[in-house]
Amino acid sequence: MKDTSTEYFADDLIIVGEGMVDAEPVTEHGWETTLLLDFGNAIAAVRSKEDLFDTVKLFLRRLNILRGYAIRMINDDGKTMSTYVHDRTVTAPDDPLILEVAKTRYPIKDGIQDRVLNSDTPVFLMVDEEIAQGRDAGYLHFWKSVGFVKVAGMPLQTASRKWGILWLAMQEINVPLVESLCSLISIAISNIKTNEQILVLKEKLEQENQYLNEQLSNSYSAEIVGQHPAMHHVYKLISRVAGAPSSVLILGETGTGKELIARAIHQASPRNNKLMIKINCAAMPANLIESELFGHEKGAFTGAFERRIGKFEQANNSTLFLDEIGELPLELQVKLLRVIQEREFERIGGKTTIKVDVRIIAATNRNLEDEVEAGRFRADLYYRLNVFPIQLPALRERKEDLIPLANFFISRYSRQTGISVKGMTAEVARALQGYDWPGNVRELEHLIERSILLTNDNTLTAVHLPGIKNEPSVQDDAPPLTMESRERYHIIGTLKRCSGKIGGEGGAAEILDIPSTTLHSKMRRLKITKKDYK
Ligand SMILES: Nc1ncnc2c1ncn2[C@@H]1O[C@H](COP(=O)(O)OP(=O)(O)OP(=O)(O)O)[C@@H](O)[C@H]1O
Repeated sequence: MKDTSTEYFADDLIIVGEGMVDAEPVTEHGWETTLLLDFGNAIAAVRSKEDLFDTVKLFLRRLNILRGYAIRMINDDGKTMSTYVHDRTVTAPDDPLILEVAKTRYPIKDGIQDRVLNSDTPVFLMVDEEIAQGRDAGYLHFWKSVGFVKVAGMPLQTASRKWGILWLAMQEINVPLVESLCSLISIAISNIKTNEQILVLKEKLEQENQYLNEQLSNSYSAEIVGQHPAMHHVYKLISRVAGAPSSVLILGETGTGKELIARAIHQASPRNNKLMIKINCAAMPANLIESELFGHEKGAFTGAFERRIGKFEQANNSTLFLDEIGELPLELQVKLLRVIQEREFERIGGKTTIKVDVRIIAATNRNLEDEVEAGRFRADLYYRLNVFPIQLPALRERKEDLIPLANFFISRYSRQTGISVKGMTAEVARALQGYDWPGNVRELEHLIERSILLTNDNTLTAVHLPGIKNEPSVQDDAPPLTMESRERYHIIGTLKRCSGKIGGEGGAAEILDIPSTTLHSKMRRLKITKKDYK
């Protein structure tokens, strides 16, 4: 028996068709509260339209004598509404009328939907009356065809906006209860929409990321110049090892391209969706490298004001490039060996063991076997790292690559500086071929960069090689380059060629034939800092 006297029901009872089962007696607040609590819990877990459909289906069916329901949402155009979720039990799922209603965008201002949206309380409709008044919306006809006589529409809204309408066809309606359900559904819809936006953004970011990665990997392979058989052998080794997690040891003189090859391996590996992390083992004292590699906890030592995440943690699921591994202090070699073997470590001052999946690529210009023999490098670490060695040839051993490399750098620096240089004279090419290139590709790169800055022509007519007196000459129609900027370029170029060494044998001061104190004061005056030549 239904209890129509109860305060929980509105005066307007909605009678929808015949043959209805009577409502469950609602005599206590308890039933309502339980339903609301259950619904609230279920709705909190709703993340998608499908979840909402399942939850609404489950709970609305617990309402008394429900004939049918639908949620219609305001479309992005702000002018029309479409079915979002609807009761699929009202007709056969392939009923042409329900399919039509489900896909049609009905104008909001049809005298029905706008009426509900502008109301804060449920709006009750007599279907026949609406049709008799000339309202012609397809959904009205659908309601009539399935025998809905009266329906109630409730606005779905959160503080920030109106979302749509919940339509209910039921025999009786408990207004406060349904209003509470509407509030919960509105929150769920707002969450779903936010979630959808996040997913769209995430997908967009992933696509951009993939695009950037492709660009990066293409740019790395496009950046390696070399057709000498020794370089082809290197390419073959890269393609063999890239896909595996094995450690790689890249050997070669300074400036032969060890870092470039490390990046190419990383880019060709499945870890290429994360950045390769690099650490230069020669650049810092032992205690700093330890903290760089493993990180430290706050207060681990004097000056450790904050917790710091080390390179190993940063490189989790990626590649850690240990440059100049031959310079790593012995005490740290033991710790490195442990991480490579056990894939775990602790931050300095930390008690928790951190597990990582890091692929190691190490590089050195030292002969590690000699270092092991001399007791400066641990044999066990050497064997661990030497799983897959790649030896890079010195530039002097692949002279046929010299001119293609020089042309590659000419076009790179011509582009970067905006100084149009197309190539070099035969004389310059001969000079390049005749030189021994102790600084390898890096030395060639710096030489070309400097020569481009000094040239007045669109062809390189002169290069300054150590021991060869053929400074580029300044022509009468030279572009307006001041003495000061010429001097600056010249000093930076020389410093680059000396790998930043200022004084002493082979230093920039010696090559420029001035005392190193003079060079220092010139550098101060011309505001030349390390970042200009390193
Ligand atoms: N085959 C190559 N093609 C194009 N550029 C190259 C090639 N080899 C090296 N380079 C360039 O030469 C410069 C030095 O290369 P890289 O830093 O990789 O050398 P390295 O062997 O790691 O040097 P170091 O031992 O001093 O750390 C970089 O600018 C790099 O791009």
